[in-house]
Amino acid sequence: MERVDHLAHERNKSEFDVDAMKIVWAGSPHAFELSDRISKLVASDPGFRKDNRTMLSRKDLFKNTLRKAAYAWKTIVDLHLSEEEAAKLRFYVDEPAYTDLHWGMFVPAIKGQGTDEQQQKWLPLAYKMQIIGCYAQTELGHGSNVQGLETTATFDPQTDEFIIHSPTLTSSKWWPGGLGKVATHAIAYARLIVGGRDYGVNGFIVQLRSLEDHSPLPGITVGDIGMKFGNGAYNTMDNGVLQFDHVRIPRDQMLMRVSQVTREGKYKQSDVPRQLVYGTMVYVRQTIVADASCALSRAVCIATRYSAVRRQFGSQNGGPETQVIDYKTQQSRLFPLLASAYAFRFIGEWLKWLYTDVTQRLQANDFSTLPEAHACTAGLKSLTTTATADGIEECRKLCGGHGYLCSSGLPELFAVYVPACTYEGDNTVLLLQVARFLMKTVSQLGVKKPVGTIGYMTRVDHLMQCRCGVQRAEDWLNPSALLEAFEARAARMSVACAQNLSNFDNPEEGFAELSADLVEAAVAHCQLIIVSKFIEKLQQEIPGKGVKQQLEVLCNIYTLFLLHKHQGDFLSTGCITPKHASLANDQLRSLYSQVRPNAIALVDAFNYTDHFLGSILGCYDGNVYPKLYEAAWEDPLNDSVVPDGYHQYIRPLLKQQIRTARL
Ligand SMILES: CCCCCCCCCCCCCCCCCCCCCCCC(=O)SCCNC(=O)CCNC(=O)[C@H](O)C(C)(C)COP(=O)(O)OP(=O)(O)OC[C@H]1O[C@@H](n2cnc3c(N)ncnc32)[C@H](O)[C@@H]1OP(=O)(O)O
Ligand SMILES: Cc1cc2nc3c(=O)[nH]c(=O)nc-3n(C[C@H](O)[C@H](O)[C@H](O)COP(=O)(O)OP(=O)(O)OC[C@H]3O[C@@H](n4cnc5c(N)ncnc54)[C@H](O)[C@@H]3O)c2cc1C
Repeated sequence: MERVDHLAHERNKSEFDVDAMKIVWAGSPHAFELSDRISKLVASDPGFRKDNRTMLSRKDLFKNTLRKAAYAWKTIVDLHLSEEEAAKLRFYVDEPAYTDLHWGMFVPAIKGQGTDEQQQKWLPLAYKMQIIGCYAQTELGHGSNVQGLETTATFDPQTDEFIIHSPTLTSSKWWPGGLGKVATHAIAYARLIVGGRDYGVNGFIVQLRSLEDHSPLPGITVGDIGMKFGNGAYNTMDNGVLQFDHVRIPRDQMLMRVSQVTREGKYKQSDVPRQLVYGTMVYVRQTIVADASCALSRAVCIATRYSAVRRQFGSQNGGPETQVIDYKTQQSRLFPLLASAYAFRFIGEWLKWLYTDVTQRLQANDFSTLPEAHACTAGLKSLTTTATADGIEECRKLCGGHGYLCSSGLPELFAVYVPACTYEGDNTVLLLQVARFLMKTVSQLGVKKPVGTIGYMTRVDHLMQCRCGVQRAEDWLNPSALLEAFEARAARMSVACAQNLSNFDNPEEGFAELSADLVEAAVAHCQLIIVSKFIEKLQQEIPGKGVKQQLEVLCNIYTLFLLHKHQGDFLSTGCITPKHASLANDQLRSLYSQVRPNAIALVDAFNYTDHFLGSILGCYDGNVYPKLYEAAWEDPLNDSVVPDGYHQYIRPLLKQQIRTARL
């Protein structure tokens, strides 16, 4: 049967070269080719089917995930996939699994915190998956406060071992992914106790399960922590609980790059900063930022395609009704999310660059950029995951009632994504880290020159008193006007917090009292980073007919949308006047009209297969209604016309003798 493209008329309207945009989105022609090839490989392989996930019981779901992970690994080995290709395969398989923690945290923790000898011993085993690792940091009683962890690792000089112990219920490890049912090993974070002295938290490699029969080793109690939010969703992951009862491990299983314990029981600190113990978190936060654009773009692709298919009201003379995408309200909710997806894509690319740069510096013992890298990864992780989780939910609402069906793909996408606001650092806690960095920067102005993303603070005197020069709505398209408004807002909010803090005798008390304002200042700073990196991206040459123009429109939408949403900040700090805010809004409306004919092509540029999208509402050909209708009949509830339980619960009700006269 010939396939009809119900969105063809939309695709014909587009004013730019979609294939060129696909390459911009992917990052390079090489990245595009690789991503395209692997996505098709996964989509065409029935072994990676995922449309039944929300219907399965937890046990069946989990077993199916184990099968898929093993099949993925076999595919990787059989096809000799490179690391880059394997990572893409994992991405398109689209199912959280223990392998994420093995590759995404266990391996990086050994690389970042292990000595050369430790890496040589453990990495080959991990690379071949002859051991499977997890990252066991969080406990029942403490997650955010890493210094508050209670698990102990006490050095026994007699046997040259550490004794790993959970002294209280609250010290039970709680949450680590892959721990519950799969991991054979963990990087367990514990307080290092040597000679009766507590040297703070450090990582230890601990074997948990037998490599022969998978049973827990003596002294280990381990299991899954139970069902989580949503059907399917993150329940493919075995987040676990773990207690240690005086478990002994050899001394050389303490990760010793940052600090060491000698055979004689002497504690030694390396030249590297202690904060490198937190290095794995910096790495993962960076990957989470890169992932945000994937999750958001996916939801936006579904909502945009469906908004072009869906019609409500407005029929003239019996003609077709209005496509809901043509309603200005729909546009003002949807297009900023489309723009955010692109903005997050580029900030993810930039952050990857920053992370690579700081890693190279650390290897050369240059630790100068570590505080900025920590602030950027923490702040951008917080900002992008909050906006993405909110954005997915908004996309669900943009799809009306059908968005609530699992077959829209949006409920599961939200349920899988929303814990990103909590894991790898609660988003508020992370913004407070950014705020500390900002307050430190302000307090050192005149002593230490701010550089990098905080470089705008060198012009703080100007930014504290500059006035917005916008006179007409089009003036808001000038990148300098936009940048200056965002810089002035961020600088003024930070300086105001610093001034308020100086009124407190005890700085920590002041920080706690002003923490809500500090979080807002941190948000302003992080939004500035995203805006400035988007603008920088557009200063590069970007090939392809109309591609750069579309990106300029999206950059302006992203920036003016933020200005509109946070106009309270801009107005109260005196960066703009109500007139400027009103002109920004006029300009935003005009930008929505410009993006409208290109909307479908802009989401096509993500190059997502129908398999990956997993959404009837977002299918490429827009043939939504027949597919929804067919899918309904496939629900197990429709296996029989009369439901199970009819004879037990419905029939007696219908046949009951009503004895009460009044009834
Ligand atoms: C299908 C199968 C396919 C198969 C194979 C395929 C293979 C292919 C590859 C696949 C790849 C897969 C990739 C997947 C990616 C991974 C997915 C992960 C999924 C999510 C898992 C989630 C895991 C977790 O959640 S782990 C636990 C995370 N926990 C936290 O984040 C805790 C948050 N708390 C903290 O970070 C800290 O405690 C903090 C910062 C809040 C406070 O710490 P502390 O009290 O010690 O600090 P302060 O006193 O405030 O500060 C001291 C000082 O240190 C600075 N600082 C703090 N943190 C850092 C840091 N991280 N780095 C640098 N510096 C730091 C801080 O700024 C202070 O500095 P000063 O200068 O002294 O002010
Ligand atoms: C799906 C999932 C997977 C996970 N995977 C892993 C894993 O593999 N390994 C692992 O070790 N951990 C894992 N975690 C744990 C995760 O890292 C922690 O849950 C996270 O760091 C948040 O810590 P918490 O739970 O202690 O939150 P809490 O800190 O208890 O947060 C509760 C509330 O208190 C607020 N709050 C806390 N401290 C402050 C403060 N100083 N100032 C102001 N407000 C504050 C927070 O903003 C939040 O609103 C996972 C968690 C989830 C949900």
